[in-house]
Amino acid sequence: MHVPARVIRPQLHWVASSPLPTRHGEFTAHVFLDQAGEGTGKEHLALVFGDVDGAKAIPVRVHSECMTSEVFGSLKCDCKEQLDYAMAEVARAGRGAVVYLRQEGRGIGLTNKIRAYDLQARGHDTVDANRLLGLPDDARKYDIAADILEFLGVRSIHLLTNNPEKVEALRSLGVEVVGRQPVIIAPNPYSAGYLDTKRRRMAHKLPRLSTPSLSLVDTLAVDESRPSAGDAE
Ligand SMILES: Nc1nc2c(ncn2[C@@H]2O[C@H](COP(=O)(O)OP(=O)(O)OP(=O)(O)O)[C@@H](O)[C@H]2O)c(=O)[nH]1
Ligand SMILES: [Zn+2]
Repeated sequence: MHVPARVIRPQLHWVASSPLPTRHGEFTAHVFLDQAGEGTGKEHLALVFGDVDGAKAIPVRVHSECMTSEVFGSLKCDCKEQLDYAMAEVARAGRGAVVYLRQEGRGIGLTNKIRAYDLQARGHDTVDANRLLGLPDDARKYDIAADILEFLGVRSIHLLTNNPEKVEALRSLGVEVVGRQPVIIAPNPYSAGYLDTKRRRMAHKLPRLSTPSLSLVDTLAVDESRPSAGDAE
Protein backbone atom coordinates (compact mmCIF):
# COMPACT_ATOMS: atom_id res chain seq x y z
CA MET A 1 0.00 0.00 0.00
CA HIS A 2 1.41 3.38 -0.94
CA VAL A 3 1.17 5.96 1.82
CA PRO A 4 1.91 9.59 0.97
CA ALA A 5 5.13 11.06 2.37
CA ARG A 6 4.95 13.04 5.60
CA VAL A 7 6.84 16.30 5.81
CA ILE A 8 9.02 16.50 8.94
CA ARG A 9 10.55 19.79 7.84
CA PRO A 10 10.56 21.23 4.33
CA GLN A 11 13.57 19.19 3.22
CA LEU A 12 13.18 16.08 5.33
CA HIS A 13 10.31 13.71 4.62
CA TRP A 14 9.27 10.38 6.07
CA VAL A 15 8.69 8.27 2.96
CA ALA A 16 8.25 4.58 3.87
CA SER A 17 8.07 2.03 6.69
CA SER A 18 8.02 -1.75 6.85
CA PRO A 19 8.74 -4.61 9.23
CA LEU A 20 12.32 -5.83 8.76
CA PRO A 21 13.23 -9.25 10.15
CA THR A 22 16.95 -9.39 11.02
CA ARG A 23 19.19 -11.87 12.74
CA HIS A 24 18.78 -9.71 15.85
CA GLY A 25 14.99 -9.81 15.76
CA GLU A 26 12.19 -7.98 13.99
CA PHE A 27 12.70 -4.26 13.57
CA THR A 28 10.60 -1.70 11.75
CA ALA A 29 12.54 0.15 9.06
CA HIS A 30 11.57 3.79 8.48
CA VAL A 31 13.05 5.68 5.53
CA PHE A 32 13.56 9.43 5.53
CA LEU A 33 14.40 11.40 2.40
CA ASP A 34 16.80 14.28 2.82
CA GLN A 35 16.51 16.84 0.05
CA ALA A 36 18.61 19.59 1.58
CA GLY A 37 21.79 21.02 0.04
CA GLU A 38 24.55 18.52 -0.55
CA GLY A 39 22.48 15.78 1.00
CA THR A 40 20.04 15.92 -1.88
CA GLY A 41 18.29 12.62 -2.38
CA LYS A 42 19.96 10.84 0.53
CA GLU A 43 17.82 8.17 2.16
CA HIS A 44 18.42 7.83 5.90
CA LEU A 45 17.08 4.93 7.90
CA ALA A 46 15.73 4.36 11.38
CA LEU A 47 15.52 0.77 12.57
CA VAL A 48 13.09 0.69 15.46
CA PHE A 49 12.59 -2.17 17.88
CA GLY A 50 9.44 -2.28 20.01
CA ASP A 51 7.25 0.69 20.87
CA VAL A 52 9.37 3.83 21.19
CA ASP A 53 6.64 6.48 20.92
CA GLY A 54 6.77 8.39 24.21
CA ALA A 55 9.59 6.19 25.52
CA LYS A 56 12.23 7.50 27.89
CA ALA A 57 15.82 6.39 28.49
CA ILE A 58 15.82 3.83 25.68
CA PRO A 59 19.01 2.65 23.96
CA VAL A 60 19.68 4.45 20.70
CA ARG A 61 22.59 4.18 18.31
CA VAL A 62 23.19 7.05 15.88
CA HIS A 63 25.39 5.35 13.31
CA SER A 64 27.19 6.79 10.29
CA GLU A 65 27.45 4.82 7.07
CA CYS A 66 30.63 2.85 6.43
CA MET A 67 30.26 0.93 3.19
CA THR A 68 33.76 -0.52 3.31
CA SER A 69 33.21 -2.42 6.56
CA GLU A 70 29.44 -2.91 6.54
CA VAL A 71 29.18 -4.22 2.97
CA PHE A 72 32.65 -5.48 2.14
CA GLY A 73 33.98 -6.56 5.53
CA SER A 74 36.93 -4.16 5.70
CA LEU A 75 38.98 -4.75 8.82
CA LYS A 76 40.25 -1.16 8.99
CA CYS A 77 37.57 0.04 11.38
CA ASP A 78 35.02 -1.16 13.95
CA CYS A 79 31.85 0.21 12.27
CA LYS A 80 30.16 -3.03 11.22
CA GLU A 81 30.74 -4.68 14.56
CA GLN A 82 29.46 -1.58 16.35
CA LEU A 83 26.33 -1.67 14.20
CA ASP A 84 25.76 -5.36 14.93
CA TYR A 85 26.38 -4.80 18.60
CA ALA A 86 23.92 -1.90 18.69
CA MET A 87 21.16 -3.86 16.96
CA ALA A 88 21.67 -6.77 19.36
CA GLU A 89 21.66 -4.43 22.34
CA VAL A 90 18.49 -2.62 21.25
CA ALA A 91 16.73 -5.95 20.68
CA ARG A 92 17.94 -7.24 24.04
CA ALA A 93 16.52 -4.15 25.75
CA GLY A 94 13.14 -4.81 24.12
CA ARG A 95 12.85 -1.34 22.62
CA GLY A 96 15.14 1.23 21.09
CA ALA A 97 16.40 2.42 17.75
CA VAL A 98 19.34 2.52 15.39
CA VAL A 99 19.39 5.70 13.31
CA TYR A 100 21.54 5.07 10.24
CA LEU A 101 22.80 8.27 8.67
CA ARG A 102 24.18 8.32 5.14
CA GLN A 103 27.26 10.33 5.99
CA GLU A 104 29.97 8.04 4.72
CA GLY A 105 33.54 8.66 5.83
CA ARG A 106 32.60 10.95 8.73
CA GLY A 107 30.73 13.07 6.21
CA ILE A 108 33.45 13.48 3.55
CA GLY A 109 31.96 10.82 1.25
CA LEU A 110 33.27 7.56 -0.15
CA THR A 111 35.68 9.06 -2.68
CA ASN A 112 37.45 11.15 -0.08
CA LYS A 113 37.44 8.30 2.43
CA ILE A 114 39.20 6.05 -0.07
CA ARG A 115 41.66 8.88 -0.81
CA ALA A 116 42.23 9.12 2.95
CA TYR A 117 42.75 5.34 3.09
CA ASP A 118 45.39 5.67 0.39
CA LEU A 119 47.19 8.24 2.53
CA GLN A 120 46.80 5.92 5.54
CA ALA A 121 48.42 3.14 3.50
CA ARG A 122 51.37 5.53 3.17
CA GLY A 123 51.70 5.95 6.93
CA HIS A 124 49.34 8.77 7.91
CA ASP A 125 46.73 8.29 10.61
CA THR A 126 42.99 8.84 10.15
CA VAL A 127 43.12 12.47 11.32
CA ASP A 128 46.17 13.57 9.34
CA ALA A 129 44.91 11.85 6.19
CA ASN A 130 41.78 14.04 6.23
CA ARG A 131 43.84 17.15 6.91
CA LEU A 132 46.24 16.41 4.06
CA LEU A 133 43.18 16.35 1.80
CA GLY A 134 42.14 19.74 3.15
CA LEU A 135 39.09 18.23 4.82
CA PRO A 136 37.74 18.54 8.36
CA ASP A 137 38.52 15.79 10.88
CA ASP A 138 34.81 15.15 11.20
CA ALA A 139 32.26 16.74 8.84
CA ARG A 140 29.17 15.03 10.24
CA LYS A 141 25.93 16.65 11.32
CA TYR A 142 23.26 15.18 13.54
CA ASP A 143 20.27 17.44 12.93
CA ILE A 144 18.54 14.74 10.87
CA ALA A 145 19.02 12.20 13.67
CA ALA A 146 17.48 14.66 16.13
CA ASP A 147 14.51 15.23 13.80
CA ILE A 148 14.03 11.50 13.27
CA LEU A 149 14.03 10.80 17.01
CA GLU A 150 11.49 13.55 17.55
CA PHE A 151 9.36 12.18 14.69
CA LEU A 152 9.45 8.73 16.33
CA GLY A 153 8.27 10.25 19.62
CA VAL A 154 11.40 9.24 21.53
CA ARG A 155 11.56 11.35 24.70
CA SER A 156 15.08 10.54 26.01
CA ILE A 157 17.90 8.16 25.17
CA HIS A 158 20.91 6.24 26.32
CA LEU A 159 23.28 6.83 23.43
CA LEU A 160 25.40 3.88 22.35
CA THR A 161 28.71 5.53 21.50
CA ASN A 162 32.29 6.03 22.60
CA ASN A 163 32.29 9.55 21.19
CA PRO A 164 31.50 12.31 23.72
CA GLU A 165 31.26 14.87 20.88
CA LYS A 166 28.32 12.93 19.47
CA VAL A 167 26.57 13.16 22.83
CA GLU A 168 27.18 16.91 22.95
CA ALA A 169 26.12 17.43 19.34
CA LEU A 170 22.80 15.66 19.92
CA ARG A 171 22.20 17.51 23.19
CA SER A 172 22.81 20.83 21.46
CA LEU A 173 20.09 19.82 18.98
CA GLY A 174 17.60 19.22 21.78
CA VAL A 175 17.91 15.45 22.18
CA GLU A 176 17.71 14.46 25.83
CA VAL A 177 20.69 12.13 26.28
CA VAL A 178 20.39 10.72 29.79
CA GLY A 179 23.32 8.34 29.50
CA ARG A 180 26.10 7.02 27.32
CA GLN A 181 26.64 3.33 26.77
CA PRO A 182 30.08 2.33 25.40
CA VAL A 183 30.36 0.24 22.24
CA ILE A 184 33.79 -1.28 22.61
CA ILE A 185 34.89 -3.66 19.86
CA ALA A 186 38.04 -5.76 20.20
CA PRO A 187 40.74 -4.57 17.77
CA ASN A 188 42.18 -6.59 14.93
CA PRO A 189 45.67 -6.01 13.52
CA TYR A 190 44.31 -3.57 10.91
CA SER A 191 42.03 -1.58 13.22
CA ALA A 192 44.24 -1.31 16.29
CA GLY A 193 46.08 1.83 15.15
CA TYR A 194 42.85 3.44 14.00
CA LEU A 195 41.16 2.78 17.35
CA ASP A 196 44.19 4.10 19.18
CA THR A 197 44.09 7.30 17.11
CA LYS A 198 40.40 7.75 17.95
CA ARG A 199 41.31 7.43 21.63
CA ARG A 200 44.33 9.78 21.46
CA ARG A 201 43.25 12.39 18.91
CA MET A 202 39.45 12.31 18.74
CA ALA A 203 38.70 12.00 22.47
CA HIS A 204 36.81 8.72 22.07
CA LYS A 205 36.33 6.88 25.35
CA LEU A 206 38.25 3.75 24.38
CA PRO A 207 40.54 1.55 26.43
CA ARG A 208 44.26 1.59 25.77
CA LEU A 209 44.78 -1.24 23.33
CA SER A 210 47.64 -3.60 22.78
CA THR A 211 48.09 -4.57 19.13
CA PRO A 212 46.82 -8.12 18.61
CA SER A 213 48.99 -10.67 16.91
CA LEU A 214 48.86 -10.87 13.14
CA SER A 215 47.74 -14.49 13.31
CA LEU A 216 44.27 -13.13 14.12
CA VAL A 217 43.97 -12.12 10.45
CA ASP A 218 44.10 -15.76 9.40
CA THR A 219 41.45 -16.61 11.94
CA LEU A 220 39.21 -13.83 10.66
CA ALA A 221 39.71 -14.95 7.07
CA VAL A 222 38.85 -18.61 7.53
CA ASP A 223 36.47 -18.81 10.45
CA GLU A 224 33.05 -17.78 9.16
CA SER A 225 31.38 -19.00 12.34
CA ARG A 226 33.34 -16.44 14.38
CA PRO A 227 30.90 -14.82 16.83
CA SER A 228 30.41 -11.10 16.42
CA ALA A 229 31.51 -8.71 19.14
CA GLY A 230 27.84 -8.36 20.03
CA ASP A 231 27.54 -12.08 20.54
CA ALA A 232 30.62 -12.05 22.71
CA GLU A 233 29.26 -9.45 25.12
N1 LIG B 1 37.36 10.06 6.93
C1 LIG B 1 37.43 8.83 7.44
N2 LIG B 1 36.27 8.26 7.83
C2 LIG B 1 36.35 7.04 8.38
C3 LIG B 1 37.55 6.35 8.54
N3 LIG B 1 37.28 5.15 9.11
C4 LIG B 1 35.95 5.12 9.29
N4 LIG B 1 35.38 6.24 8.86
C5 LIG B 1 33.99 6.68 8.92
O1 LIG B 1 33.77 7.07 10.24
C6 LIG B 1 32.38 7.01 10.54
C7 LIG B 1 32.24 6.41 11.92
O2 LIG B 1 32.88 7.27 12.80
P1 LIG B 1 33.84 6.80 13.94
O3 LIG B 1 34.86 7.88 14.15
O4 LIG B 1 34.37 5.41 13.64
O5 LIG B 1 32.95 6.63 15.20
P2 LIG B 1 31.84 7.62 15.80
O6 LIG B 1 30.57 7.39 15.05
O7 LIG B 1 32.35 9.03 15.87
O8 LIG B 1 31.77 7.12 17.30
P3 LIG B 1 31.05 5.85 17.87
O9 LIG B 1 29.63 6.28 18.12
O10 LIG B 1 31.78 5.51 19.11
O11 LIG B 1 31.16 4.79 16.81
C8 LIG B 1 31.75 6.23 9.39
O12 LIG B 1 31.06 7.17 8.56
C9 LIG B 1 32.94 5.65 8.63
O13 LIG B 1 32.69 5.57 7.24
C10 LIG B 1 38.75 6.99 8.12
O14 LIG B 1 39.86 6.47 8.26
N5 LIG B 1 38.63 8.22 7.58
ZN1 LIG C 1 34.10 2.06 9.30
